Amino acid sequence: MSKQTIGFIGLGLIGGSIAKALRAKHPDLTLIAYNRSKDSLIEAMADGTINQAMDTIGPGFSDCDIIFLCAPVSVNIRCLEQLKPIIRPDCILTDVGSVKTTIHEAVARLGMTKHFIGGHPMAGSEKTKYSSAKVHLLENAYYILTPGEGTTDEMISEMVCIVKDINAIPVTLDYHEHDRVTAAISHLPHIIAYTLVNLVRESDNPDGMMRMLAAGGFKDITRIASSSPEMWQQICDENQTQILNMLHLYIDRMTEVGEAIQDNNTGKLLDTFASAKEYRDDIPQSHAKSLLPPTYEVFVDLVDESGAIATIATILATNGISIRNIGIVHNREFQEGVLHIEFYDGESAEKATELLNRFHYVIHLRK
Ligand SMILES: NC(=O)C1=CN([C@@H]2O[C@H](COP(=O)(O)OP(=O)(O)OC[C@H]3O[C@@H](n4cnc5c(N)ncnc54)[C@H](O)[C@@H]3O)[C@@H](O)[C@H]2O)C=CC1
Ligand SMILES: O=C(O)C(=O)Cc1ccc(O)cc1
Repeated sequence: MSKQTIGFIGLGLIGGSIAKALRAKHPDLTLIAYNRSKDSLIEAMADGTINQAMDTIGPGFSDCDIIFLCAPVSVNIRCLEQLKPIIRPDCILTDVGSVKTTIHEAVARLGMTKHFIGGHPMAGSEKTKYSSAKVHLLENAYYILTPGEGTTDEMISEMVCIVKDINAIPVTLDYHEHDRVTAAISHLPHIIAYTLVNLVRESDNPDGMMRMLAAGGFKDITRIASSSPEMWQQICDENQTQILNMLHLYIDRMTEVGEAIQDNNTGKLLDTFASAKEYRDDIPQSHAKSLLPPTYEVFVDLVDESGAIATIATILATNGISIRNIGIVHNREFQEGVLHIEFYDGESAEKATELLNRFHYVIHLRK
């Protein structure tokens, strides 16, 4: 990477994770940050992720080669005005916000297009703050880049390089199309999750029976209702048109399903559920699989006794091998069900295979 000093405005889950990943890849970079709450800055100084904490968005940022805007989307837009008089003529400004059109429009209004390239990592979680940031959070995730009217090829190359450095997968997209796509696959699902949780909250009996019995399906589709209200309020504000389009289409679909249930329309219901199932079953578990070298995973036959998973986890942990993900899988490939263990890198996967072989576990290699 040709850039040496990188600034962050907003050092929470996403800003913190990018900073951690860059620090891990390039120990010599100078990373500086400003954040509304000081806790994040104190933590990031203490763990060595950033070199300097800023009190304001001021002249401290004028040495930056790149500045990442990593606050909630409307805040990112407001920061542009403060940055305009202080940034270097060749500074690249980029953001990680979930909405792209309004920030591109603000950049154009302020005459800053030669500085700006939009960005949006398509990964994260319902967690917030620097304390939840992880060096591997964006690994193998698509990272959308939205070049604007003034974005040069050099700026795109620089950002592609940075995205690859944090082990994410760069994809470029027109910013209007970005907002239409994310309204459907991210913004509407969050609104559905929030409103569904509220519906259950309001419908529950005084003993909280719904809350107590809420099981896998409900939890699967409402995990994201634990996301930051401030962040999602701003996303709705900034992507109003596209979200409303998708929301109205969705309300139409819900009305149709309601009518099919009312009319005992078996055919319509079966078609609705079957077409959704077919599309959903076809979405790869990890998008990255088709584009990247294989993920670092091992499949192990599980002995049918209590504590079997804990035993394997302990063997790996005591040998200093970190597990990224662990769980039993049942699919056509492994009819009987096996333990799937995912690691952060190839070296860990190899070490784990060797170790588990030594303990006489049967390891399956994926064909
Ligand atoms: N949470 C997620 O999974 C993803 C979020 N994003 C985008 O990333 C951005 C940041 O989100 P997260 O890191 O998840 O949220 P977060 O809440 O963890 O971090 C946001 C940070 O911005 C700081 N902040 C808020 N207002 C500020 C202000 N006025 N000045 C300076 N700092 C301020 C907060 O103190 C916090 O540290 C948002 O624009 C969001 O749309 C993008 C991809 C995934
Ligand atoms: O937690 C999840 O599953 C998410 O969907 C995280 C997320 C939130 C906002 C984004 O713009 C992108 C990803």
